[in-house]
Amino acid sequence: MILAVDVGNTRIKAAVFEGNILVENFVFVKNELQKNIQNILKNFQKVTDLVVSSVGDVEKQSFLEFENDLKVHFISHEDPFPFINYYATPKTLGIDRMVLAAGATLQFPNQNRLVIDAGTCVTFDFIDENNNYLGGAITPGLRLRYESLHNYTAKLPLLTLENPKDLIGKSTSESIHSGVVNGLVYEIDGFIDEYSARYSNFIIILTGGDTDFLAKRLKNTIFANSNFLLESLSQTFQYKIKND
Ligand SMILES: Nc1ncnc2c1ncn2[C@@H]1O[C@H](COP(=O)(O)OP(=O)(O)O)[C@@H](O)[C@H]1O
Ligand SMILES: CC(C)(COP(=O)(O)O)[C@@H](O)C(=O)NCCC(=O)O
Ligand SMILES: [K+]
Repeated sequence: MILAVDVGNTRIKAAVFEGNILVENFVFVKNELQKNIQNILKNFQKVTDLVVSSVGDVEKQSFLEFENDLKVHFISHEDPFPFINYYATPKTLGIDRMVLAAGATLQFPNQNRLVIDAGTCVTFDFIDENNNYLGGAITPGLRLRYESLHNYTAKLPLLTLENPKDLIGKSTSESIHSGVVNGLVYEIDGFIDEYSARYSNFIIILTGGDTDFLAKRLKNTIFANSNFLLESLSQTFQYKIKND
């Protein structure tokens, strides 16, 4: 069994895998990392490997503490990946985006793939049918949009995610909800439309903390799976073992 851990900029997501099957998953905050991992390992004593992908600021040492009990692996740019990386700055490409691209390449062979990860940031990653990773886009995520409106103005309140009543906001809060939610939805649909103009056929995978909220609001058909990064992490690790 492996324990896959994805450290994002907002939260830590983890899942126990038996082969390719996700047995159980967990979400927690950074300062509860060790306690949560300890608990998971107590409940799943057959875990032999801890596989970490991190873009957040968690110390490696927090994971290395578990080295006496199991093998600890940090997925890095030096690992083998199942695509050719055409990013101009491959060393600065987020390891989460590389893992997502690996998962998309392995799970959906021989087709163009667009992965959208709606987390702290919303990232777009495109891998063509010949397994060329071409790049994508980075834009603020839903919560970040609400927070930036509040943090960088004098008058705007900090609101939490809510379904906009209408396109036309009739108050400050309705305007913010319409701007943030409708804005991101139109943005994602707009990106998908532009990709469609360039590529006739591609699968779209939506993942991240805002998957469920966004999935039902997009006009385009997407494959929504909030565990896609963790599943991809487990597959990236298996690919690494086979190809290292
Ligand atoms: N309990 C929660 N705490 C924080 N964000 C949440 C929570 N539930 C849903 N979200 C949404 O998840 C998004 C962050 O997604 P997540 O996948 O956790 O990010 P990251 O991978 O960057 O850590 C936020 O935009 C927020 O709207
Ligand atoms: C863009 C990101 C901040 C997204 O992080 P997340 O929203 O998943 O927490 C992360 O992938 C990252 O730090 N990327 C480095 C820059 C790049 O990918 O080019
Ligand atoms: K993201």
